[in-house]
Amino acid sequence: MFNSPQTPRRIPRVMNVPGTVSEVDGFKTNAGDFDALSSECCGKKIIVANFLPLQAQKDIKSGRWSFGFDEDSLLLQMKDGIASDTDVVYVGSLKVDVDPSEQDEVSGRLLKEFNCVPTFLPPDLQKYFYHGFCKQYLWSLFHYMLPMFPDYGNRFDRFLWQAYLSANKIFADKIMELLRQQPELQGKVVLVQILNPARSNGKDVQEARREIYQSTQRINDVFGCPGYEPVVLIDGRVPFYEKTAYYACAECCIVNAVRDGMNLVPYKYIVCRQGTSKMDEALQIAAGSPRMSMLVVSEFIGCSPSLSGAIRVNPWNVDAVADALNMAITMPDVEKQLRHEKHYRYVSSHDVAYWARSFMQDLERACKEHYRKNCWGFGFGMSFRILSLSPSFRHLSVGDIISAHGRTCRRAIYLDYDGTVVPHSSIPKSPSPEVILVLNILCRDPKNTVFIVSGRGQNSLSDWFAQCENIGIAAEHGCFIRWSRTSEWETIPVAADFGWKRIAEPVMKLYTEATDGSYIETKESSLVWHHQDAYPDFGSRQAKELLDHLESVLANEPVVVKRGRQIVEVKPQGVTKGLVTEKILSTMTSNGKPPDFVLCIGDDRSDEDMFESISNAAYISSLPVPPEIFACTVGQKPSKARYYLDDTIDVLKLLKSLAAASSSTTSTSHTKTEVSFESCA
Ligand SMILES: O=P(O)(O)OC[C@H]1O[C@H](O[C@H]2O[C@H](CO)[C@@H](O)[C@H](O)[C@H]2O)[C@H](O)[C@@H](O)[C@@H]1O
Repeated sequence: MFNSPQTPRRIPRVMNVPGTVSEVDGFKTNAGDFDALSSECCGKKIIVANFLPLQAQKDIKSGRWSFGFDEDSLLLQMKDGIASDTDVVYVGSLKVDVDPSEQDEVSGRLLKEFNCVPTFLPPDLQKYFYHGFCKQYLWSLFHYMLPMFPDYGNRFDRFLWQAYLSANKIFADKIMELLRQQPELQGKVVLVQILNPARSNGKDVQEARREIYQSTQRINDVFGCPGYEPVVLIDGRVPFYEKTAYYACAECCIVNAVRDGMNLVPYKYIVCRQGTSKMDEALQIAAGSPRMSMLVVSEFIGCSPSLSGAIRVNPWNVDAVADALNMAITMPDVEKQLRHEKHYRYVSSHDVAYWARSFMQDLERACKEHYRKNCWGFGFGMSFRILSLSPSFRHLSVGDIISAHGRTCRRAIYLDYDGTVVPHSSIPKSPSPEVILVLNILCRDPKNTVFIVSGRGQNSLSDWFAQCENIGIAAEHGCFIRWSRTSEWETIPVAADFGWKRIAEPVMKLYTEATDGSYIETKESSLVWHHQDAYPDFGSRQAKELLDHLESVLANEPVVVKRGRQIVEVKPQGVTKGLVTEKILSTMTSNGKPPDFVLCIGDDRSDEDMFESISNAAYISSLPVPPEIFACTVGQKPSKARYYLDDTIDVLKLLKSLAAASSSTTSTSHTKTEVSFESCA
């Protein structure tokens, strides 16, 4: 609002009184931090006041400023009460206005000559902050009076309050600069900033260059002295041999781009620091002497993951970068050597040829399978996808299934519900009369054991299949199993403690609030978050995030978090549709009816467990005769199933043929059944 200088720094620590360090802005402090700060502060005292104890005058003719201590200032006299070996620094404003173009130079002089750090509040800000908020509000309140407002606004003037905050922020920033830009390094550290020629010449490039020049000037004015420039700017192309020399000399290299592909500067730096015998000779380094290097790299650059000895920083966090540089410079030599060895080992063993070799291997591995698969491209633009499927993946033909039906007499048939016997798009979720009829015919054949295996709850499924007396139902992914309408529900033994719901539900609620159209379904053994009605892309993104979130908060609970079609579901560990097929198989076997035909149809991820389980060698070898197995997914997509059917219509067609085959082998109802199909079609 006052165009006051903004600083990108957050204030990480605020020291109140000795022994108390408050935590601000999410930064935790520990004893080590405090020790470091307090020992640093023992030799330095910062006195902060509205005005510096200085007198200032500008010579009108020469335009030169002259400064001197204001001997009458109490602040100055305070110094007499402080131990003489203490470095006393003053922070405050000057009583005169200094043009912004002169402020850097004046700052440099005042710090060097008077140990003073000027705050340079813009004149308006000074007026509103001091004469406005301090005098009108604070002064009255501290004198047990209600604020009086002859010149300024109402009982509370937000504008003045903001001026007060802005002014305090400027003071706080100055203090933090002192607490943090390590005076012992002054005169010893030089930053060589190489500006490689930009590949374009836009306005932004010019602005960035101007800013770099200004910052360099400011830093050098404040911290430089004759013969010492803390920042050396090299603007333009630097020949290879010269760059090699810079890298070889630099004790630390910083590459803190906010993003890049594969910047090789850190690798080159490591190699140069290792040197060669020729370089050793030129630099008069004894052969075999230990090498050291220190890297500070942005966590967002391509080579960052490979440099495990580097100090990684977030380049947007100016404080972290400053700390990292200080750490790099002051680290003990032994550690610098160890880090260098680590880096050099990596760089020298992972050269370009190594990269090319490993890339070729990956490429071959990835393509190996492709040659054995059939590929289809579908979709357009960003939705374009390539689907690669094994050539043995084929449509389940009615002919195949009918001939297998004829050869077998103990058939296990597992059918998923949503997306298999009922289309996902169906508004009534109940099965059509035609489905009920087909299933009833299949169930009537004593050679068939038919199960609906679904993620849906017991109540919905038993209502929907109330007219199917002999159908088996596995509800909630098999947590509850019933062999026929009249038999009792069996429960798969899972952990009885559903305490995890108290953890999962609030998390799901958060995502429900944030995702319009989503909702939570509570089942007996599980919780489901649905996003079918949410905005499609957003819903899917939220689902991915929710899955991660739930997996981390439920890591120690006896549950699994799974994605299904437009859902994220939390269910007890060990409950899968695959387990259902195993359980039914073992019951059939112990009842003297080991299956010789297994048909399993499903469309969703949870159905993959069934496909895996029935195709499993252990499953097959546990049976006296290897069964004919038909694992079939709905829709052409990567699957563990060997067969596919196109959609629910195709599924029903196949089931009808199977039912017709079954009814033809069961004596009485043949004609009646065929008539019924036609009337329902
Ligand atoms: O195993 P299934 O028979 O395929 O059942 C799986 C899930 O079915 C239900 O969700 C599905 O239908 C919802 C509409 O009714 C739809 O919004 C969702 O996208 C589908 O996945 C059921 O609500 C879930 O509990 C089942 O796990």
